[in-house]
Amino acid sequence: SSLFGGPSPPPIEPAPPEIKFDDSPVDADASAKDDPSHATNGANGKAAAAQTAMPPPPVIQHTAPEPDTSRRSPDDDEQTTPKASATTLTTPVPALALSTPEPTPTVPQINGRSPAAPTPASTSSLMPPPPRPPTLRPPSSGTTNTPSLAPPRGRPLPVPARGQPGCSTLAPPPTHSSKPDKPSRAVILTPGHSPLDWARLSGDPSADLRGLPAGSPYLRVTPSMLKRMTGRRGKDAWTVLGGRVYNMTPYLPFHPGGEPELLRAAARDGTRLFGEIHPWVNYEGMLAAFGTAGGGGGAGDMEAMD
Ligand code: HEM
Repeated sequence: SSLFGGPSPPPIEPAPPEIKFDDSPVDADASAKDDPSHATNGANGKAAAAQTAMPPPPVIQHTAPEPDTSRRSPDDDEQTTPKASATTLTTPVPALALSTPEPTPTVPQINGRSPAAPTPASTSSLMPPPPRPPTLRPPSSGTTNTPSLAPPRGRPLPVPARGQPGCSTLAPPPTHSSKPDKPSRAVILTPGHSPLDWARLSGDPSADLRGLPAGSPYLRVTPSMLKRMTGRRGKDAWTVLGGRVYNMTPYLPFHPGGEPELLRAAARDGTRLFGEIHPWVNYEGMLAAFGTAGGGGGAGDMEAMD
């Protein structure tokens, strides 16, 4: 009762007017019987639908019922509605149907029932805002309400035994923790020649660091050729590491041990020297990009015989 106010009972009545329209459909039924093809024309189709369901013709209801409700609401007479409706349909249909939204001030009952949306005042009075849900409270005081985030109170969760001696997973094994205790022989590299700079340079595929014409294949290096590549007097510095010849010349300013140290292995097999000082250094990875054509970064394979 609070929603519809005093005139609430009338809205229930408008349903009977639908039954009234059934009388008019009877005429439509006759026309529909005349027209066997109901699906071809829209109007005929509507008439056919009215045939199948005599009491509630849907299409006719839209046009007619609104005027009926306008009249019915003031009358509020249920018993008279069924028979008198046929006459009421014809007269009021055009005028009242078009003006249904406008007469809202004159006839409040109609407005409240069918087009309740257009009048905000009526809606506000009918539909008060819902109460704010209590669950939206800030979680500051809700510590008791959020037990899932807190650790369980009873038993402590099983924790891996990290605090025990010898079980630390963060520290590396003692055998791999540091380099051998030897005095550093590293030199101060000139700007732009850091290991990172070398990695950037050697990673550039456009750089041909072999000192050979671009696209040239690997060389078969003889011992006599190797001996001439001392890195002095304008010659390149070649060395042999693991049976392969590498042109160390581009790497000279990048060598952390210094150029003189690196040149100790020039023009000869440097495998033993290299292994004595830094066996952990991956020379293949560092020198592989010396050149593009043929790859490998070296001058070529070492020829066993001259
Ligand atoms: C072309 C091959 C070589 C490459 C790619 C190379 C690369 C390196 C690298 C990366 C380091 C730094 C290592 C580190 O800090 O842990 C280094 C240091 C060093 N290299 Fe080489 N090296 C080469 C050949 C040689 C040769 C043949 C010698 C000796 C004759 C040598 C002597 C040294 C020395 C003395 C250090 C300084 C070690 C230190 O930090 O105390 N290197 N080299």
